Amino acid sequence: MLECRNLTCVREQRVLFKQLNFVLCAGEILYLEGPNGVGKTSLLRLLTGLSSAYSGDVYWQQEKIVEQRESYYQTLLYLGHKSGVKPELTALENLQYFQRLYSTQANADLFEALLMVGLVGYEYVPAAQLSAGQQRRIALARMYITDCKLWILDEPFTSLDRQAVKALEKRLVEHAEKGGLVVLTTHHELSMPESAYKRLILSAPTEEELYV
Ligand SMILES: Nc1ncnc2c1ncn2[C@@H]1O[C@H](COP(=O)(O)OP(=O)(O)OP(=O)(O)O)[C@@H](O)[C@H]1O
Repeated sequence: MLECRNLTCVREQRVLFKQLNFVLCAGEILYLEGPNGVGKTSLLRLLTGLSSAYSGDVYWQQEKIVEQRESYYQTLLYLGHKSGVKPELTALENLQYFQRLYSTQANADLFEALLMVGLVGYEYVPAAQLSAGQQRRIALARMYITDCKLWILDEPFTSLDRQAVKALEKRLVEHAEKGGLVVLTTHHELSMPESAYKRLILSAPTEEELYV
């Protein structure tokens, strides 16, 4: 279970959001919505522990993430704006690199993962020579080999064509059906049934809430 308790985020003395609370249980997808600059990426970074809240805490399995960083990171797959793909490595080498650094399925089949994201024929091509969408697909192939329970995804659909978006949505639902948790932000309207996810809409603070 992932939980935010009274989370307040301040950047450059401006409040982005105040006293935010939510709970996400096993098997749930949270779709974080809001206009540009409202604080979606900032919230995701708080959930990953990459940045700190002004006040409030993030809990994983009832314990503050700051008090269990090592085990939390073993359970977390984070895909940020920058996909973390190494341009000098091939598609396959990128997955091998990921496999060495992070928690992956014991029988992970890297070729199968590349097949699932439509990169057959590009296994041995350096990422630098691939298109933006293909590089994004390398990053997304991690979702087919990871055994992390919690996925935090910042704009995962960026640069993807319609078919890849559909496949990715299907993957998110499969993960949730197996008891995984997903938090994602996107400006793309999800096509999965509304019953498949929860929405959290971030809105700009009022005039009185703007400063701490
Ligand atoms: N490290 C930082 N230092 C100063 N300001 C920051 C920092 N990170 C974010 N901000 C500011 O916080 C606000 C929210 O940024 P954030 O990236 O969280 O928005 P967002 O909702 O994800 O936007 P978008 O939809 O455009 O991706 C912006 O005004 C941004 O300039």
